[in-house]
Amino acid sequence: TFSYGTAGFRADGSTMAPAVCRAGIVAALRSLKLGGAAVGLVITASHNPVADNGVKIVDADGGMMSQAWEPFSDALANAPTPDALLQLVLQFAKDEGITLGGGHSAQVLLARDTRPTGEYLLHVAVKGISTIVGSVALDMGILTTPQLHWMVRNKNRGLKASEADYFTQIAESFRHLLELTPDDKGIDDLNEKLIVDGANGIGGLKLEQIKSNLARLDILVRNSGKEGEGILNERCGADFVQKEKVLPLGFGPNDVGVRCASFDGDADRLVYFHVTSPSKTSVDLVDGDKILSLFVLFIREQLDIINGEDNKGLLPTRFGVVQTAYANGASTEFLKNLGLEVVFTSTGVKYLHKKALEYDIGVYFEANGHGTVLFNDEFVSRLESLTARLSEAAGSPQHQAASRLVAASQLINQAVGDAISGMLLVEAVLQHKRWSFQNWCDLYTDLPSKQLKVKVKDRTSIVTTDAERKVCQPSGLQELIDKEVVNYSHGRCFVRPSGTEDVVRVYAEASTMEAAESLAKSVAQHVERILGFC
Ligand SMILES: CC(=O)N[C@H]1[C@@H](OP(=O)(O)O)O[C@H](CO)[C@@H](O)[C@@H]1O
Ligand SMILES: [Mg+2]
Repeated sequence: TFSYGTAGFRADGSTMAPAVCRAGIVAALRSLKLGGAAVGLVITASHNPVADNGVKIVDADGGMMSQAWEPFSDALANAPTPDALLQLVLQFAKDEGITLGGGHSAQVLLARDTRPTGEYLLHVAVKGISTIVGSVALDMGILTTPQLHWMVRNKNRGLKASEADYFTQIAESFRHLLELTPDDKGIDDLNEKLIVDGANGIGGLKLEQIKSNLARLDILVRNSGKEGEGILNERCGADFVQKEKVLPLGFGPNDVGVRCASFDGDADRLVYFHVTSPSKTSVDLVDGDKILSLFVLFIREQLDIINGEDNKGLLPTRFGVVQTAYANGASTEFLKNLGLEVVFTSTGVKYLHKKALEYDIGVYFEANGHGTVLFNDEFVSRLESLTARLSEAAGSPQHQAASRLVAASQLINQAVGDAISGMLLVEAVLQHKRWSFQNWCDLYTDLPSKQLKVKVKDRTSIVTTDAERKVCQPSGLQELIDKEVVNYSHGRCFVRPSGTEDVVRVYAEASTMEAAESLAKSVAQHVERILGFC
């Protein structure tokens, strides 16, 4: 049974064809529903093993497909016979007021990552799309997931939308941000060297293409995705580094002291790390929460310059931060101590992104490194006209701060989290602040945390509430978790069914690693006992 889950359908690549074909049908119908606007379809299984594959649909605004269409997508993917499938399509088209074979023609942009099953599945998706009369499928090639999201968004806004345009936009806005680095902070003494773990996926290949155009950065790509360098996501990549907190393959004692970044297989996640000592494989990790915190400090600084600390100046701004229950408790405390509005959503970018859109500037990140900074359209108009007004006083602190925000809004992907453009914003902010990796790391100390996966008979029997921080079913489980948590200093623990794997995830946090592990283990045992281990 396929379920659209946290980020589309995923399974062993060799079993994905039916779901991919049907996702093609959904994508074409979605485009028709939106008056023929371009929608996207990406073939990827992100950080999952190379044998897996998946498919997800990008909505016309460049974000995730409307959640309202997920039940139909599930039903279609699981339709048992061709006739049942046809009936579902006809009924759904009728319910949604979609005219088949009439007025508009559907337009679907496709892309895939580097997985071996990708090319075949892309053809299958095209077949699905072409079942809807008059639809057009445009293969954009092998891309990072965020590149395709960016293209769909730009195309529907009548903006330049090719891959070359994407590269030009991020390289130029990055250069512009660096030019706006305050002079009074002296000449650049930040280490220009950056080593990037490309997870043997598409992100490394794209970075190789663009790196020579990136000012003031000396980038070395490892696990680059080139033939023979290694296996996609195997002991490398952002998910591996963030979860295991050890060096990815290809990194070692010679890298001590160098700033390192890691992408996941489709380059929509980003984490940073440092090799701690020549004799150890452990890393100092900067995860999504700390990337978020760095961005927040940078944006706050610019807003304070423009508005004064009471936010009553030239550009009153609703500034918000969105996290999930997986955010380290120390990061949330840090952000709240800055006086920021921090809100929580369920796991999955589709929830975080939607919430972040409610602000003038909304920053969201999952701890695993997926996130971005969203600048609301109306706010960008106000910001641009302010920048134009202030240009008579070009070079004034306020003009510079406003220009930095404009450049940041052009650099960081407005459609979805993007490892490449996110990394460039990190690099620009570190330059701006003249911060070493260590300064960044020392912002706050993460509480030790542990994640476990529990295989159970039916993970969907767990129902959660309060942004997944509390279990409401099966009854009694939350009380057992609460009883465990009170035994631990700084203890926090929650469980939820994964939306991408057939497991229940257990997350625990406490003041020591041993305590976090013990809390996670005790709660995992309760889950196994109540739900039935399998
Ligand atoms: C704990 C964790 O990292 N969960 C990930 C994972 O979702 P699950 O629903 O937990 O399987 O994959 C999602 C898609 O990549 C990502 O958005 C999410 O953060
Ligand atoms: Mg990914």
